[in-house]
Parts: sequence; C-alpha cells; structure tokens
Amino acid sequence: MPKNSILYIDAYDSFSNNIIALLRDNLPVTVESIKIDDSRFVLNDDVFQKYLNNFNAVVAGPGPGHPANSTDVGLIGKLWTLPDECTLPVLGICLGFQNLALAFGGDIERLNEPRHGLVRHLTHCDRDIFSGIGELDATQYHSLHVRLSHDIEVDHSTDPWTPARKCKQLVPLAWDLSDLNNGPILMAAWHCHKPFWGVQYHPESVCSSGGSELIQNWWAEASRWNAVQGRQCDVTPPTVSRMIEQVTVSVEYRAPSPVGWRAVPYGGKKNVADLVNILRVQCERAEPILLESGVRDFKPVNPETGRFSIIGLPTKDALQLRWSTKDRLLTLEAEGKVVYSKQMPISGVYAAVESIMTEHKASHGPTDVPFWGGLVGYMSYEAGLESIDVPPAAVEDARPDVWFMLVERSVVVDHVKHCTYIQSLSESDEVWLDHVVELVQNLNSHTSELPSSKPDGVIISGPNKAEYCAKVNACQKQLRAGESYELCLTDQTLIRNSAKPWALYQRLREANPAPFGAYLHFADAEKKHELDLISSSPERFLSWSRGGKCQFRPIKGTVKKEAGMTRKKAEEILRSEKERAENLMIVDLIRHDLNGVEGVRDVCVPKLMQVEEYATVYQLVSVIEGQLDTAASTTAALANSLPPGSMTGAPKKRSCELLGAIEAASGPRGLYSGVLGYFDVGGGGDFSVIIRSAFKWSEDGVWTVGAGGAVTALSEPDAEWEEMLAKRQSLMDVLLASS
Ligand SMILES: C=C(O[C@@H]1C=C(C(=O)O)C=C[C@H]1O)C(=O)O
Ligand SMILES: NC(=O)CC[C@H](N)C(=O)O
Repeated sequence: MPKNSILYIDAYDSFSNNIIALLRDNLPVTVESIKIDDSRFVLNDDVFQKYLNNFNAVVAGPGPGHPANSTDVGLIGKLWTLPDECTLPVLGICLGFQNLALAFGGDIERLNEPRHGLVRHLTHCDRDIFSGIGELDATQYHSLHVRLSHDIEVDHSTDPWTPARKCKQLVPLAWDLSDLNNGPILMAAWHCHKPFWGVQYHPESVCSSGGSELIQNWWAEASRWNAVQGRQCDVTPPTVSRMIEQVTVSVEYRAPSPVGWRAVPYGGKKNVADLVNILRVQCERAEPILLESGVRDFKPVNPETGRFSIIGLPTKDALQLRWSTKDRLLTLEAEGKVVYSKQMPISGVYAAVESIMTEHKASHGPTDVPFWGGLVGYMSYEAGLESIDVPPAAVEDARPDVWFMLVERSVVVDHVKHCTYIQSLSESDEVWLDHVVELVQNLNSHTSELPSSKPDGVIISGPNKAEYCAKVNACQKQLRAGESYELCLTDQTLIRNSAKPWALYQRLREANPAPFGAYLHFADAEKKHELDLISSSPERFLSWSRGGKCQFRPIKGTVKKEAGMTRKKAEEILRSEKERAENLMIVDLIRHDLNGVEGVRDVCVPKLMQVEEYATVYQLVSVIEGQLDTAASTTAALANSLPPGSMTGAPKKRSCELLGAIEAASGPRGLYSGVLGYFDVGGGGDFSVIIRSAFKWSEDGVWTVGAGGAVTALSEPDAEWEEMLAKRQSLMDVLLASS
C-alpha cells in the first residue's frame, strides 16, 4: 500500500479518470479525487487547508469554461495563494494550467481557431518536467490559451525559455510553434519560486506521447520540493466510495439453474424474419423481441459485432422492470401484476437489475452463444442524464425511460457457424424445446416476401435547414468560448405511418442491414404504455463477456455514400484532421468512463479510427477495451458511461447541459441516443446505441426519428445538415415508402 497520496481536483471534465489512471500507473501513490465544488471545502478555507495536508501533491484538472470564472475552477483557484506553510506541489492541466498562469500575471485569450482533439508536435526545453522526453506529440483540447506577452509570441527572435517581462515568475517549458493561424501557443510553464507546474495539452490522451515520463518527472520535482521544505503528509485519506448505492429489491430467490438447449443447423438461405414469423405463436399474445445481426448475401455485415441474431420469446406474463425520469418510480411487474413499486434514483434501477440477474443466474448454456436468456430492453437518453446529474427535458407523461423484459425462452442464430440454438431457462421445458426444434427444422429456405406497406407515411414535423444551421452556429459559439470541445447536435423528425411496425422493420432490415438491428414491441399489463421500436444501428455501445472483458465501439466520423463516393475516397476524408479529432475526443472520453469503474484493469485502445462500410454511410470506428471482475462492476460500467459519449460530446456533463438548451424546442430525445440490449443470465451483456432507429408510443401513434452529428470548431453548418439527412435517410425511406 503506497504511503504517498495525490489529490486530484476534478473540474467536471471527461478526461479526469484518464489522468488519475496515468498517475496511478506511473507513481507509487494513491489518488483521491474531489470535485471543484466539494461542499466540504468551498466555503471553508481552514478545512480545505487542513485537508490538503493529507497529500504530497495536487493535480488541478482540465475542464469546460473559463479560468477566470470562479464557478468553473472552484477549489483550484485556492491553490495558488495558500499560506506558505500550506503550500504544496501542484500540476495544472489545461484549465488548471490556465488558472495558474492567470494567478501570476498571464492573460487568457481566445485562440483564433480552437484546438480540440488535434495532435501537435511540441517544442520543449528538455529539462525540468520535460527532461529526457525527446520527440513530443501532444493532444490539445482547448479554445483559450495563456499569453505571457512573451516576445516569442510577437516574433521568433528571442529566447523562448526566459520569462516574459510581464510575468517574471512563469518560466516557459514548452511551445506549440506549428500553428500559423494562432501563432506560438504556450504549452507548459513552471513557477520559479513556488512548486507549481502546468501543461496546456493533455498528457493522458491516447494520442499524446511522453505522458508517463512527464508525470514521473513532475513527481520527482514535487518530491524534491517536499523534501527540501521538510514537508510531511498527515494521514492516508479514505478511498472514494462506489457510485451504485445498495438498494435492496426483494425478489424471490431461485437457485442457479442449467439452461435447457438444443442446437439445429441453420443452413441454406434461411431468413431470420421468417423464423420470427413462425415463432410468433410461441409468445402467447406477446410479441417476439428481435435483436438481429444484419446479413447481406447471407453473410453478416459485420461479423465482429454482428454474428448472432437473438429472438426473445417473452410471454405476456414475463417479468418487466420499468422506471421513468418523471416520477422516478421503479416498477416490477410479473404475471401481469405490479409486484413492486417504489420511488428511487437511477442507482436503484441498477441495483434492481443486479438483483434480478443474480436471482436468475444460469449455467451450462451453449458456450458460443452470448445470450442464454435475461433482461432485454433499453435505457433512454434521459435515463443516462440522471446518472450525470443533468436535468432531463420536462415531460408530461411518466413514460418508461428504462424498460426491460425478462426473456426465458429464446432462439439464437449463429450466422458464422450456421447454427440455431433453442434455449429455455425454465426447468423441464423439454416438450417446448423439442417442438421448436421441429419448427426450426421445417423452416423453408428463403420464403420470405416483403409485406407490402401502404404509401401513407407523412412527415408531421422535422428540422429545417436554416434552424439546424443556426443550432450548429450556437454550438460553435460555445466551442469557441471553451465551454465544450465537441457537441453532438441532434434533431427529430416525426412521421405518421399506420403500417404494422413489424412490416416496417422488415423493410428496414432489407434496406439497411446493420449489426444491431432491432424490433421490439413492449406493453405493460394495463396497456398504459405501449412502445414500438425499429432499429438499424451500426454502433455497439458496450458489451462484456462472461469473463468480464468489456468493449466500447464508438463511431464518430461519417461520410455519406453517394454517386462517385468510393471506399478509398471515404478513407481519405475520414483520415482528415477534422474527422480524426472528432473520433479522438470520444475515444478519450470513453477511456475516462471506463477508467472510472472501480476494479477495472488493462484499459486499452486495440483499434483506433478504422473505416467501416454500411448501406448508406462510411463510418470511423474505434475500440476501447478493459477487464472487469465482478457482475457488479459490469453493471457499474454501464452506469458510469451513460448517456453514450458519442451522442453527447465532451466534456459530457457541460455538453449535455448546453445541448439541453440548444435542442430545447425538440423536447426529450427519448429512446434515440439511449442504449438497447441485454443482460445475459450467464453474466455477459451487449448494448447498442439507439441511432438509425425509429420509435413510437401507441398513445401518440407517431414515429420519432432522431438524427444528428458531432459539431466541432472545424464543422461547416451546411455539411452538418447534410450529414444529419444522410443518417436519417434509411429510416425516412422506410417510413415514407410507397410500395
Ligand atoms: C448522431 C448520430 O450518430 C452519431 C454521430 C456520429 C458522427 O458524428 O459521425 C456517428 C455515429 C453516432 O455516434 C445519428 O446517427 O443520429
Ligand atoms: N481542456 C481544458 O481544460 C479546456 C480549458 C478551457 N475551457 C479551454 O477551452 O481552453
């Protein structure tokens, strides 16, 4: 157990946990993290100063906003003027660095062009915290910068490493001299009398080099200063508590049971939609749930994420779990009756899911198959907002923001090994299993005919170009002010179409086969809420194996397939700085989300920015993985990372607040931007991001199609508008189709 301890002060950034991981991985320390507005300290300097005595050093983190704004920096602002006996070594990163410079005479100015997710080669002094670092690539996430009125900022003639006349105490340590538009940008400095260092760039980013060396150099400098001062820390502080509260939900206990299953070959030209049609009668008046891996020419469109199609066959009596942001009521329904109902925060929902999954834990299912049975359903964007403490848009109805159904009987198709698995969690379900084996065996090859859909789709409302472009501009205004690094702007189109949802889904799967196709119809026992959803999402949000290996696959970067667009051209566009910057920000954000899960190990990025091809678009995809140990930590991984970073932008909390205001007129995003998938009774799970989808509440009878894209400082409003249209196209084709 290391005796050394570092305090990390978090300015609500979406990269903080990456910095904490960098510290833990490189130094013999424990790290305690507090927020800039920690209520124990904001109004109580004495208590804060005493608390600081617990630590060898402090890292003042990055964040949204302006370093001169006390609500943006909070406790960080107190570090520079502590009485001598309380002063301790500090490393300021980005916002923390800007606040340090401001405190000692530097000016803060806006960059001519914000630098978000851009990687630059820096010029450094090769001493102090940069000693021995060599070539240095640095990821930048900033709109503002420090100006010392240093001569180098005017012409390049003077020595860049001596302090400017105006700020004699701040010694430059690194510069970005690569930017013609912005001129030289100060990238690091230290205070020549106090133990304060700062860097403008993000050493913890996956694309920065030299992060470990920088942190080790800083620690050596900080330790030397502490030794010279004879400064000693008081005690080892307590570790941070877990995010999920323990909420006990009493559900009947059942011993773990073996899964009953059969395997039948799935050869020829069989079609999953036909399989659903013949299995529909097995659901006793409920609808089958389909999580489909799309195929083209009988091959999965993406075998990495889309190998299996899952048909859940719930009965109308199946256990349901619902929760709404409106009344915060967690409701469990079983056998058509409400068996539990209590108001609780979203953390209670995760606890209830954990408890249901523990109760239904099963074993001995087919090892290849990721789903043996379990909870299938969704969590809305607004349910995600609850976990980051952002108020959701006001709504009239308490519609379920979380809705899961327990699936005890299922049929799963393996599109790679051409095998169908028929599975049941109920004991002695042999007769049913054998019956379904027979049905599947008799399934004819490719008999499916697309049901005709009436040409009655009508757009009721939707975005218009001028307004959408104005919203892009509103986003960019915030980006230039340093309030956000990237904002995923979205809008909604409402369409009336009275065709059967299943018929519409069948068209969608033909038009846009996707690794996360989905069709579901959920209804509560009283039919107060009834929901249809059709999805052709290309994007995995989060999956975890039964062994606890988890994977995020954010998509960021989109090129529309149009006349003349080839994969090669798309790759060129997606290699551009703008597209890579968009993707990099989300990769770092997801690393942060995952690094924040207690007990996670080996967080890594095995794939960075690869191009994937879909029916209407090319996409840039990255993969972030890590190892989790217990069932509780897999649920925590989900709890920690909603709403999906690819649908918010970074930093997540501030970005969601800003988007809430910019998108206010469209109301809640609802299921769009949420996640859909399952918790498997064997211990695994898989959730997609709900995009390229449409959903409909029966009360309204109107389909909602959300679409949008990431806005950065480099975006052009017209191109953003076109991108949004491209993303909703496949749904528009289906919902407005005339046959
Ligand atoms: C916002 C959407 O998509 C998201 C935004 C993307 C982008 O900005 O390139 C790509 C995939 C999704 O994460 C959408 O499909 O509506
Ligand atoms: N990453 C950061 O800390 C950003 C700091 C500040 N908000 C800026 O945009 O310059």
